[in-house]
Order: sequence, then structure tokens, then C-alpha cells
Amino acid sequence: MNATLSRTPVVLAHASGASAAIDPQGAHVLSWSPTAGDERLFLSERSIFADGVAIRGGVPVIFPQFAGEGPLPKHGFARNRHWQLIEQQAHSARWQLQSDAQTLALWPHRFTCELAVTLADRELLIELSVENTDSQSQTFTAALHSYLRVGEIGDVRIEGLQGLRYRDSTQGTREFDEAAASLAIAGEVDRIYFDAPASLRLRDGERRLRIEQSGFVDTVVWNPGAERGAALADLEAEGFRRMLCIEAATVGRPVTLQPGQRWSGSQRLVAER
Ligand SMILES: O=P(O)(O)OC[C@H]1O[C@@H](O)[C@H](O)[C@@H](O)[C@@H]1O
Repeated sequence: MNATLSRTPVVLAHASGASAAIDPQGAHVLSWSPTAGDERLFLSERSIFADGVAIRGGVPVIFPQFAGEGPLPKHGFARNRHWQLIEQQAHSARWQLQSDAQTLALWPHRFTCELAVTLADRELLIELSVENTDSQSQTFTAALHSYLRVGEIGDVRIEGLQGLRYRDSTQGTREFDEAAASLAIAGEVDRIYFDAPASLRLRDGERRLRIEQSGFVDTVVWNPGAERGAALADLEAEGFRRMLCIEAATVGRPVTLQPGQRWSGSQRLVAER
């Protein structure tokens, strides 16, 4: 990674009072407040801001491999690369990541990714697109790995997952059907919900967050729990209590693009209360 590249975050602001900050490494949203003082994303106090090191919190962009679903380093390489800022306005900005010698050495496919971040009144929209700029087809998995800030993990509930098939990654590849209309998080949770709905709701005390996705077909729910959380060197003590990842993802059915084809997926966070 080029150490001379600036890591100064881009700060966006909207007339409604909303703000967001995005690090050029990974085009990584670090912070989103729909109103002043109401931070909705979790960012670990122990996160390491070194070039090429993944940030613990915010919204990591996962491409071209989700977790350990292939031969690449965990979660691929997009989150560890410097993205080029290609457009910036007061409340929106767009970054680009193109294949280069380093990405081709890891994954032999030419591509152009774009990430657009747009603030609106009580809303944050994150849109990822991938274009196959190669002469061969390419297949990938991807996610917007959002770390949502919560008051106390034991008190939150996720609505909208009932009836979905999921893979419980804490039990290898075993699959189950979600029975809960309102899912509580007790201990480590690491699940891929297949064919997820376009909208979920997170209840967190008085706060309500609507989580919408399009393009991405799955939703990942992850919290490391106490034991695994303590083993993450870049997560502060008891940090697992303050975070819940609800990720717009495409894992179960990877995307295949023919030369010249483009795929896009988005996640929209709406602070209802
Ligand atoms: O520690 P990392 O590489 O950022 O990954 C965090 C978690 O990311 C989640 O998306 C995965 O489902 C988990 O299995 C993984 O542990």
C-alpha cells in the first residue's frame, strides 16, 4: 500500500443536520449521525488506522470474497485498498477502485468498483457497483459489512427475518429456519440469511433503524459475543455490547459477470426514531 496516500476522511453534511465521514482506505464509512450527537455506526476505539489494515467498525466494503468463502484473504481485499475519490458534493461522494498489479496477483480479474455514499434527511445510502472490465467472465461475493451502534446488545431486536433459511457459521455450514419474529442476540451470532427481504428493522431501546437493501440477496447478522470479542485485539473491552453487524451481502449465490457487464447493490439505513 502506498504510504504517501492521504488518509484524511471525507466529511459529508446534509441540510437536515446529518453528517458522515468516509476514509479513503476501503471507501469506508466511519461515522453517520442523522442528527448531531446521534451516532448510529459503531467504530472500535482500538481500530488500527494503518495502511492495509482492516478497520474495526463503520461499513467495510467486502469484495471480491465474503469471509472465507474462497482462496483469498478473509473478506477479500477491497477494504484494505486505497479508493480514488472521483466526485464530491456537500452530501454525497463517489469513490473508485480499479484492478492493478497487486489485485491481479491475488485475483486474476480486471474490474472497476464504485462506491457512492449519499446523505439524506435521516438516511444514509451506500451503493456498490462492480464492472467486469476483463475479457473473461468473473465471479465474486460481496457485502456492505455495517457495524451498527447499539445501546446494549442484549436489549436489541431484529424484525423481518422470520421464516428465512440461514446458515449458522458458528456450526460449520449447518442450516436452519428462523423461527423468531423478533430476534434477540444472545452470545455469539454469525449467520447468513438467504434470500433476505428488502427491509428489516432494528429496535434498540427507543431507537428504530430501518435497514433496506437491494441488489444484495442475503443478509449477514454478526456479533462476536463476549469470548470471541475479547480475542479481537482491535475491539475494546466489552465492545461487543455496543455493536451489531447487519450486512447487505451476496454469498449464497455468487455474482457472475460477463465481460462488460455491471452489477450493483445497495444498503440504505433509515433512522426512523
Ligand atoms: O474480523 P473480520 O475479518 O473483520 O471479520 C468479522 C466477521 O465478519 C462477518 O461478516 C463474518 O460473518 C464473521 O465470520 C467474521 O468473523
